[in-house]
Amino acid sequence: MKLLVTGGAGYVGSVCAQRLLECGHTVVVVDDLSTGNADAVPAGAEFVEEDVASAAERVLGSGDFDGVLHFAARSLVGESVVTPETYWNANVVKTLTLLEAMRSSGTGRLVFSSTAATYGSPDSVPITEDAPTRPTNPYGATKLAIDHAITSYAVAHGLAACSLRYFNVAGAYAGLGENRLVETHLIPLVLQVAAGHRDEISVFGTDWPTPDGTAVRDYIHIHDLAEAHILALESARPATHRVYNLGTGTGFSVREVISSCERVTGRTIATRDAPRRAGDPAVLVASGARVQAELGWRPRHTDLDAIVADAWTYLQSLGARERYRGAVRS
Ligand SMILES: NC(=O)c1ccc[n+]([C@@H]2O[C@H](COP(=O)([O-])OP(=O)(O)OC[C@H]3O[C@@H](n4cnc5c(N)ncnc54)[C@H](O)[C@@H]3O)[C@@H](O)[C@H]2O)c1
Ligand SMILES: O=c1ccn([C@@H]2O[C@H](COP(=O)(O)OP(=O)(O)O[C@H]3O[C@H](CO)[C@H](O)[C@H](O)[C@H]3O)[C@@H](O)[C@H]2O)c(=O)[nH]1
Repeated sequence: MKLLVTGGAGYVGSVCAQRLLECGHTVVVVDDLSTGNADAVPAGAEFVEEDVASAAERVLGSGDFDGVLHFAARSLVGESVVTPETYWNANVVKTLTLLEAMRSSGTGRLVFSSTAATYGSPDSVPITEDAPTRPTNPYGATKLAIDHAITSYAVAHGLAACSLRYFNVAGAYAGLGENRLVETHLIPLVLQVAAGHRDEISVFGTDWPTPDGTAVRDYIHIHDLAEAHILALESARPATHRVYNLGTGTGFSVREVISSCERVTGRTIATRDAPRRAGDPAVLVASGARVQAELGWRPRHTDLDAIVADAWTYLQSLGARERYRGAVRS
């Protein structure tokens, strides 16, 4: 297939673009590099450095694209609480522009990066796709709004669409991983402490209703996530919008993640107990029942230490290649 990958210079988009190329697809990446890195765009992909909203109509206008994988977004929960207007514009308005460009060009397939944040604080775990969607922050609300828009495009205009609700993505693949200028995600931050780039890791909340008092998340390996995108793309059916949760079904607490990072790196990691972070739920763990039944997908990388080890190898390779973008000892 000929595919547009928006956000293909970012963490998830670059790995998915790489896997799509390995599967023989033709890939055009559109990315404005607002958070991504030009050198993460896989060799073999055509790269258009531009905002998705301004590029969509022109790029798709040739009419010979089979589908879009839409990763481009703002995705920091805390930032979305402080500047929601940025999130409604960047995520919702620009995605509506993309959907219109798909409609006018007759581009039929869409795989969309949705999120566990659409569910908010769940009543029970593991979370199924039928769980109530009550986002606790504007980021989750914008992603949920797009999910609703996609459903109506599928019904009215025949779009073949799939929303993938990722839980916490981690690890690296093919020399591609998390390398953000502003990093907020737990595993890369903890590993930056291990690498000596930061002094300590803050533990946001030690009084959650969990076994050790710290928040629990479901960490999914980026390679497993990319495989789910390929299955979702290939199985998309016209006039149908499917929604799948993507996780491993197992949760790990913040302290368990830090312990894993200590085992993998062989280094002691300094921690500091801190207040809860605004917008955070206590526990997010995915049910994989639907995606396994309908797409035949199941995670293959379920060992947390192995996921962390891939992220650690990647971080060390950045140092060697002097490509590391994060803060040092901040
Ligand atoms: N990383 C996770 O754990 C996680 C979890 C759930 C959902 N997601 C979703 O997955 C997607 C990718 O996340 P990521 O972690 O790779 O983030 P990222 O910031 O690494 O990648 C996003 C990419 O999109 C680009 N971009 C942003 N706005 C753009 C615009 N208007 N036009 C063109 N390019 C634009 C950025 O430059 C960047 O390269 C996002 O939609 C995010 O909401 C991520
Ligand atoms: O310095 C830190 C950073 C994070 N955490 C904690 O570690 C856990 C994981 O935090 P991340 O920031 O790594 O990930 P989130 O769970 O907040 O969010 C991720 O998963 C969500 C869905 O579950 C969204 O999709 C979002 O885009 C994605 O970043 C949370 O309890 C958070 O409070 C800390 O204790 N200290």
